[in-house]
Amino acid sequence: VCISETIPRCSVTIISDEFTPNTTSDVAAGMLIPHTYPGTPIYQQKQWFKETFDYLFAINNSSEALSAGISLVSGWQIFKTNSNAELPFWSDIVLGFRAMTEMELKKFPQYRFGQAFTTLKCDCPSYLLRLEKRLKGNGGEVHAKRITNLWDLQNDYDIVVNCTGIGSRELIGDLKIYPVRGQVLKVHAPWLNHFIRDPDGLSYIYPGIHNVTLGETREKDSWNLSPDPNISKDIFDKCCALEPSLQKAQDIKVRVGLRPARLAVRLQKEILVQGEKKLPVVHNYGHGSGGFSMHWGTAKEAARLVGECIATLQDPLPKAKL
Ligand SMILES: Cc1cc2nc3c(=O)[nH]c(=O)nc-3n(C[C@H](O)[C@H](O)[C@H](O)COP(=O)(O)OP(=O)(O)OC[C@H]3O[C@@H](n4cnc5c(N)ncnc54)[C@H](O)[C@@H]3O)c2cc1C
Ligand SMILES: O=C(O)CCC(=O)C(=O)O
Repeated sequence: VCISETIPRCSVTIISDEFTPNTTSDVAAGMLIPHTYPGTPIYQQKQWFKETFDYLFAINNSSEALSAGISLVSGWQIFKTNSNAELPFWSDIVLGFRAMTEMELKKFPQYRFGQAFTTLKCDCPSYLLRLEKRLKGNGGEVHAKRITNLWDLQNDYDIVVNCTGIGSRELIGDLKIYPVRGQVLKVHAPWLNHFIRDPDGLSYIYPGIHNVTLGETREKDSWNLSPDPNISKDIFDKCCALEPSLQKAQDIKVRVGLRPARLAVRLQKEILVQGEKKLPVVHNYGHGSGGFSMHWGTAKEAARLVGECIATLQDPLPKAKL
């Protein structure tokens, strides 16, 4: 969508073996709370987050907020000791970031310290559908197909943009990307409107427009997409301990996704060469636990790299095909 809007002379085709509601992005809680990529400079992460936050905040302030699934949500990040509660790099981008008051902390008797703020949340399937509609509205095409070799695209497209997430491990053999399995529950509890996040206890409660996401697990190198009932019970019990009214939650659904983890997001141009043939590729994958938090910022950078590829195509076509 970002490429089709910033470089209108490109024709864009999305090729993917799975679409919403069957992607990792559909499982995500969709909270704009970044995780740090140790291999990406902080100033860069801050810029991607700010661009994403500003973009979604504008949607939230429009009549499209509901259909796009974008809501503002206020709440608390809580800690049992002060020692892990550093000021995050994104504290001046979310709204009203501050230490919790003693009165607020009374809601969580086991916790000593906390941070209160307001951020944005995506209802991911609604948001993904909106993106697909916008792409098609801009003349883009969507094809369902598994790609096993990027060279298979060379005859039909001038530039390939690789956004295959964890699929990049197999597709391009990037062994630096690995799965971090996450199991969450999506429940109906419409009376909840504050989020609660205990990062050390791996628990979160994230109310959105259509459901509340309860989490979480982080299992490095696990490719298992089957839900584990014991984990579901553990998540539910931990979340009820934080928010006892959840005992009355209904319509509990379990979802599992594989976070595409990497030391750094790979946002880079690469020119593949096979004899006389060249294939410009722009990689944009490895967003780990922060794909929603960073998506628009990283998309803007990918679109800029596509612009550079177009400029270096030997015989620029009147309309480049991606
Ligand atoms: C439980 C959980 C909770 C999360 N919560 C949050 C959150 O609150 N906030 C946040 O910012 N992030 C969150 N994340 C992280 C976020 O979900 C990911 O960073 C994001 O979804 C990655 O998006 P992606 O488009 O790179 O990958 P995907 O959503 O996996 O999309 C990749 C696409 O590429 C396709 N594909 C892959 N390989 C091929 C191939 N060979 N041929 C054709 N198509 C292919 C796939 O079918 C898929 O459609 C969460 C993740 C999990 C698992
Ligand atoms: O970490 C969070 O609190 C947001 C959810 C998330 O990013 C995840 O589960 O990967």
